[in-house]
Amino acid sequence: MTKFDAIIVGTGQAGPSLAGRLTDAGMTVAIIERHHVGGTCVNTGCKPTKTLVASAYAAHLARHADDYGVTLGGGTVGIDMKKAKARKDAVVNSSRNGNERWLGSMKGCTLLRGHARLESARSVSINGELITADRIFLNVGGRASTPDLPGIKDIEYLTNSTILDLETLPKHLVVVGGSYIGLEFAQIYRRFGAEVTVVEKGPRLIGREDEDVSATIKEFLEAEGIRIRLNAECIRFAPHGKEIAVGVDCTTGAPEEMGSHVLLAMGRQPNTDDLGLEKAGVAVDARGYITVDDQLRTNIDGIWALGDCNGKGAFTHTAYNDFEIVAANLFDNDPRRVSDRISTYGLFVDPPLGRAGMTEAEARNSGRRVLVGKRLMKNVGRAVEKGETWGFMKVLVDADTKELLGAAILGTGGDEVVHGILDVMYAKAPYTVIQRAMHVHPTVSELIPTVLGDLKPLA
Ligand SMILES: Cc1cc2nc3c(=O)[nH]c(=O)nc-3n(C[C@H](O)[C@H](O)[C@H](O)COP(=O)(O)OP(=O)(O)OC[C@H]3O[C@@H](n4cnc5c(N)ncnc54)[C@H](O)[C@@H]3O)c2cc1C
Ligand SMILES: NC(=O)c1ccc[n+]([C@@H]2O[C@H](COP(=O)([O-])OP(=O)(O)OC[C@H]3O[C@@H](n4cnc5c(N)ncnc54)[C@H](O)[C@@H]3O)[C@@H](O)[C@H]2O)c1
Repeated sequence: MTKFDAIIVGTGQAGPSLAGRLTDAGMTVAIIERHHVGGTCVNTGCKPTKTLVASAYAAHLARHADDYGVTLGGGTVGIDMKKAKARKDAVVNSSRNGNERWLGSMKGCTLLRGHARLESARSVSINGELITADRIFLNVGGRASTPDLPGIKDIEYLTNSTILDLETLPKHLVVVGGSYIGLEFAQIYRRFGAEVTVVEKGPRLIGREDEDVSATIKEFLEAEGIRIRLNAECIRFAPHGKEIAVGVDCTTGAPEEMGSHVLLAMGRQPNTDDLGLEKAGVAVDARGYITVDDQLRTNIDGIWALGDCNGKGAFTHTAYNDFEIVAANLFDNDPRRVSDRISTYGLFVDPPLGRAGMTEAEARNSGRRVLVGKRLMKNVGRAVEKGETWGFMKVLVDADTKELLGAAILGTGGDEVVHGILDVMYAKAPYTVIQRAMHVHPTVSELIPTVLGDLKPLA
């Protein structure tokens, strides 16, 4: 039995940084990984998808080259899937290797490869060995949910992980789930040249967003030729020659979609079912997420849970922020909390969505007097110049306190532009600070003061 000062399970977005702080403080740390170092974001999430989004964008621009007065010598635009995959693999491998080198450079850090299971509140088994520590940090992340739908065992389906191995273009990709993961892949593969159908059981795409966001994204995805089936719950699968029949329960349209490939993008589940949590007495909620307090302590003294597995966030930046919160409380005498953070994220379809704070629905339900400013991207000079005019900018403020409540920037550069608003929200400054700021011309951000100068009561 080997004793360490700390054990970290998982090398995702919190674990390695935490290992850095713990070893800097002179502690011995065992960090355990059963698959690839770097976890979901590096290997099967953000990095590979955003690299493919870039290839898809290049294909899209090339197809529209003529609109910009650019000639491509008469050839048709095609995609070399092997090359696009190789580019993606190079980005992923460089990041994964960088993470491995970083862990290897930490004095006092031991990277152990294998599946970890808690045996008690102070011990973990790995490859038949038992290791112990007084502090255990769980950073085990999550994986794609693959519900036991009828026929699912009879077909080969793809998830966000396995679709990344494709080296040939699917003829017709049926994406089950019209939310963050499904829509990013749908647009990537459509731009690569595949026929794409999205089957979404809800009445609109990305149901957590405002209706205008869902409607505009639907419009521009359909304009690219993606078929979207709403109110269409996927209920069964069956092999059909070389194709796969996807049975849908819907009020309109055909009861079946016939695809060459099926991607399941129906949500995620935490990797907590085979972690031995019950042996240590660590509590989970009804969906298997580890229950934590505002500073990420579990119900068991000496055990923390960080990242996707605690259900407090589902993004790389929330996992990393979890590391910052735990480190600040352990080492810096700084009582940082999860409740200090403002919700923010992107959806990397093109044009992207940048979100901060409340949605319009949340602002309406907050009981405040809310003002809203909105401007279509076709009225933003920079968007017109780039020929990328889909979308809008929407900002919500409190009429009484002048606080910025939230923003949805759906349009070219929206994923970057939203940070100007987010930072002022963190500064707790009134919206008038941005309204009076002089911004660079010509940018998308320069129109945010204009939006704030034209606020109206939220209907
Ligand atoms: C397709 C896709 C695209 C995404 N795009 C974005 C994006 O653009 N922006 C964004 O912010 N977020 C994005 N996300 C979400 C983001 O990837 C996750 O929120 C983030 O990776 C969570 O980090 P984590 O540290 O909690 O866990 P993970 O990164 O999942 O790491 C957990 C690690 O623990 C290991 N592990 C689990 N159980 C054990 C065990 N018992 N023993 C040993 N090791 C174990 C796993 O192998 C894994 O390596 C995306 C996700 C997906 C699926
Ligand atoms: N840009 C980003 O930051 C990014 C990108 C991808 C994923 N992620 C993270 O991953 C998480 C999971 O994403 P996701 O898109 O898989 O899950 P999700 O939970 O956001 O969406 C799942 C979708 O599948 C639909 N669905 C469920 N069952 C269905 C059925 N039987 N038939 C048809 N539709 C069905 C749901 O109605 C929902 O719209 C996100 O919450 C996000 O945090 C982030």
